[in-house]
Amino acid sequence: MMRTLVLGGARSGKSTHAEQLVMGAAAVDYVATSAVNPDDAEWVERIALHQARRPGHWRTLETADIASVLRTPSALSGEAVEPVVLVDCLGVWITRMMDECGIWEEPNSPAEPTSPAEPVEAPRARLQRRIDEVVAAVEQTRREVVFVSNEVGQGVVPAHWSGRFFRDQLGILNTRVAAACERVVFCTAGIPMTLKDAS
Ligand SMILES: Nc1nc2c(ncn2[C@@H]2O[C@H](COP(=O)(O)OP(=O)(O)OP(=O)(O)O)[C@@H](O)[C@H]2O)c(=O)[nH]1
Repeated sequence: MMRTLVLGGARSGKSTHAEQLVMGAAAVDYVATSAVNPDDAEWVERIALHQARRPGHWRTLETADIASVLRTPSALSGEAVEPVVLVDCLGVWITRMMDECGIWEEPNSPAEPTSPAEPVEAPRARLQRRIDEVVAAVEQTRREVVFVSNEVGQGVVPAHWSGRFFRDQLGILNTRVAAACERVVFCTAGIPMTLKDAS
């Protein structure tokens, strides 16, 4: 059993590298965490290109429920061969969770939580629970898995509160997932660099 995290910026080659890592596997469950907005033609086209380059025997699971996939060996497939899981990607997953948890309002004072009745606190707690659930599943999974995630936060500090919140949450999630993974790779300009190899 081997867990790998592949990090990188936009168009860094991280998805391609992750796909190469599992290319030899007899079965692959590709977990697409992005919700498709049919009105966003550019995103739809990106996804179509991804789908076209994937080998025909890979199965695509369109789901944000990463924890269930990691906790369910073979149950989804019923196949004799345990599929390797490829999760693409944690950055998009966090964005989707922020939407689903209703995190879009700037709190009055992020440093000083207001009363539990304040609407902003419940969404944050919900998001935290989902993040903790995924991290626990990563730590406990028996499946071979490759995670793709975005490395953000090396540019300017985002002007908007939600951008800074996203950046911080993803940085923390990447750190926690990296700690649980046997291997961590960072891609830049199409070049993968091994940051950790405890396999
Ligand atoms: N819903 C859905 N999303 C998909 C599918 N295939 C790929 N994606 C998404 O496509 C996104 C990655 O696409 P890109 O933006 O082209 O990759 P990138 O990370 O910018 O580029 P690289 O760093 O070079 O990999 C991920 O969020 C995937 O979840 C699919 O079949 N369905």
